[in-house]
Amino acid sequence: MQLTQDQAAGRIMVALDYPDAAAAEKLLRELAGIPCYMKVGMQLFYAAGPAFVAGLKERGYHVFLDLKMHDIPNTVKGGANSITKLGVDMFNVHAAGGASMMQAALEGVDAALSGGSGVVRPTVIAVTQLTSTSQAVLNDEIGIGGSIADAVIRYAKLAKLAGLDGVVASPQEVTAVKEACGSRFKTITPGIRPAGAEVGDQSRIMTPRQAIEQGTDFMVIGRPITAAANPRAALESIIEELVV
Ligand SMILES: O=C(O)c1cc(=O)[nH]c(=O)n1[C@@H]1O[C@H](COP(=O)(O)O)[C@@H](O)[C@H]1O
Repeated sequence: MQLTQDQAAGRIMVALDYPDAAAAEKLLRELAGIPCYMKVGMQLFYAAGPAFVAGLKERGYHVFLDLKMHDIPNTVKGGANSITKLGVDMFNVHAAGGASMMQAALEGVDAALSGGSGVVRPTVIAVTQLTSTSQAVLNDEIGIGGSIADAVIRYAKLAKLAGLDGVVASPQEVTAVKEACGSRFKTITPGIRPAGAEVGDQSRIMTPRQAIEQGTDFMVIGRPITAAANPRAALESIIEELVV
């Protein structure tokens, strides 16, 4: 697959895992002009909230709001309704909440759109098995039998049945998810580590190049960029890895 630099940048979701808006703004200044997707997770959202998300949208970024909702259907419906009104491009729920919970998220989206707020329909995806979860943790700690891939595929099929647009999984499961749910069902893959990068708490990893070759739609990358001495150089080198 041959990507231009801008296409490659657009497939990268930078995880803005920072304690406050000032720290995240510093990174945004360093990455200015590179058309990446930006991911706001719970650390930054709980600190900087909707105003920070609005600021990203005003600057033209695509925004993935990663709050991983997992609650009773009625509560998730309300959460999805509020998130949709923020105008984000993508948000997620946990597939482990079940089909009715995922459908409730879509109902919350529909209700927000029918209110005439003028926002676009966000892509709604489900987290399958966290990329920090290893085979041993799944079987021995969480107590779910079978392989990680089996568990991911079960969740992916459930998400598709519920009407969602795709899943979060590791790049190692992209091929199996696409086979089970179709090529248009989106895969969003954290667990990305350039060769030699610190693995940290991730378990199921691949390099950016390997992930794109698996056919991932978007790759979520945090610390390999944000913890680098020169984040812009780190991101540019990942983009180069994707275009060759
Ligand atoms: O939903 C996510 O984005 C997510 C799901 C998952 O299974 N694993 C995972 O790492 N993430 C997020 O992806 C990002 C990965 O960050 P790094 O490990 O620093 O590259 C973090 O913001 C995580 O919250």
